[in-house]
Amino acid sequence: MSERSLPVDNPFVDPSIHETPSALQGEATLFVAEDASLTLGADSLIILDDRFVHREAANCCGLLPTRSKTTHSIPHYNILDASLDDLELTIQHALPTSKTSCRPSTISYTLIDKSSINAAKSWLAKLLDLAYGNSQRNKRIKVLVNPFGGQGAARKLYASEVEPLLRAAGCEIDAQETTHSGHAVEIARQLNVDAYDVVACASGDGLPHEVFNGLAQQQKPRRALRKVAVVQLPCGSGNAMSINLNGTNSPSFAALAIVKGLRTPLDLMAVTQGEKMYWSFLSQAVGIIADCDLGTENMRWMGSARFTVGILTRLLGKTVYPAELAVKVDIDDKQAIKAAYSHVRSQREDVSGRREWEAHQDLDGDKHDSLPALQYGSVLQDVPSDWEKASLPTLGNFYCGNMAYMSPDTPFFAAALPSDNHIDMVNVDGAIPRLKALDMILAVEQNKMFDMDVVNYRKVSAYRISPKLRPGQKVGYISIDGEKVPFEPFQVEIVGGLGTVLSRNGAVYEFEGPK
Ligand SMILES: Nc1ncnc2c1ncn2[C@@H]1O[C@H](COP(=O)(O)OP(=O)(O)OP(=O)(O)O)[C@@H](O)[C@H]1O
Repeated sequence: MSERSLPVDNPFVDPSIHETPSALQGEATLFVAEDASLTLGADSLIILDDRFVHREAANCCGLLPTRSKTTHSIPHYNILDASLDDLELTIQHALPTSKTSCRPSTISYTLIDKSSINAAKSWLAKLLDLAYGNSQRNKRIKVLVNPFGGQGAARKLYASEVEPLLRAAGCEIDAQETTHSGHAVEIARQLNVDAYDVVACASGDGLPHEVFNGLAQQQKPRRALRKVAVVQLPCGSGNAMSINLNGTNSPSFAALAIVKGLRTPLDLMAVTQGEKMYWSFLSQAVGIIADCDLGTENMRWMGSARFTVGILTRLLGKTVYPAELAVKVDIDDKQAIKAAYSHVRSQREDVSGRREWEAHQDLDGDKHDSLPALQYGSVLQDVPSDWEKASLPTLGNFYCGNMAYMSPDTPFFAAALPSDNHIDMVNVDGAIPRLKALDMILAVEQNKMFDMDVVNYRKVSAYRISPKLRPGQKVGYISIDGEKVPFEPFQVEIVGGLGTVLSRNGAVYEFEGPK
């Protein structure tokens, strides 16, 4: 993905208000020296300091937005922490150093004299209120670093891009490297959920998948999943979680988004396959996507082009992936899906204001301890009689998702919402004309795929798919949250708001939705 919009605006403040809030009039400005003042604006901290004139040359490539030679502003969103130690006032903030990176930076002033200490204390409290809005300060974070994530880059990215920002924000950090596949499941299963607010995965999407599953194996799983927010510090090769929730693939901007993140319920999808049961937070793929993701290992030398080449050769060859499908359909009309999406989006501001409070409610008490019983049982039971059944001998792409972006620039599930209690299901026939198939690839990036007549887009609450090998096919692939699972029938059902994440706006993904 080309780097998405930088989070330099303040998501906590109504953008229609451009004046200093009236409650702060008169108290909004703190004089910190004879020639310097700090003013709380509606969306940023404004620093008026004659000494900036002389410092101009040292202003880190002009990256501090400048109003005049003596005035600088820092978005409240970028303020990490602020403190007063005797007369010494210190403000930590995230300073963008490029479109893809920011680093902590410090501003400090010595107050004129002791008489201004009380005013400074209440001014600092207001600054932190504006900086954090409904977000929790000084989060206690269990960090898990996958040393092999992102082809080995995760460890270095975490140390250089992420940790300094978390520390500058006063977060409590307990970092640990995973030593083997499945280690994050074990850590999350045993985690003392009262000691942490967040589990942050410096990894791709594989570790968050494991953490959700580990929390679901705690003795009080529902409480664990509600208490601890699972987040991603994008350091892997697939970073869909961060792109969707925070609009960025950059580890440092994601760290800032987590510092400022709002607790957001996330639907989880219960998967049963054979005797196994586990949780998926992102996607399930059968057909061309799974085949290109998992069946092109022999083309790894091509790098990221491997996926595109894989898709093109299969589309041009009209490759099909036969399957039997049974679905509990909720909404199958595209206009109705758009209307439902717009409704949630329009309520976004109400919702994001309430989330923090709601998410902390009812953490204790028996009814929140255990996982809800699955409504539709497992793949080993009969398919419920009211599900729609179809035989799909020429299925091309079967893809189900819970988030909009599946990778940078591919908002495959335009109408996906974090907690609407639906799985977004897309299926496309493999026998459609080649030109249409190629159009579809381009349409994904331009957010035009949703409306294409060859694309069957539905909101569903459960389904079962039984994939078959086509004549001559030796190996079949199924991908769940990007990881390979056995090529066997599986059943999925949605469990509304079971998981908790942090997101930038507390209500919807960082995507415009279906056009
Ligand atoms: N120390 C380790 N050694 C080997 N595997 C590990 C280790 N720690 C975690 N893993 C596994 O690595 C897998 C992929 O992790 P992750 O998604 O974080 O990285 P990634 O760079 O996106 O990787 P991939 O491209 O393989 O999906 C996870 O399923 C996890 O089980």
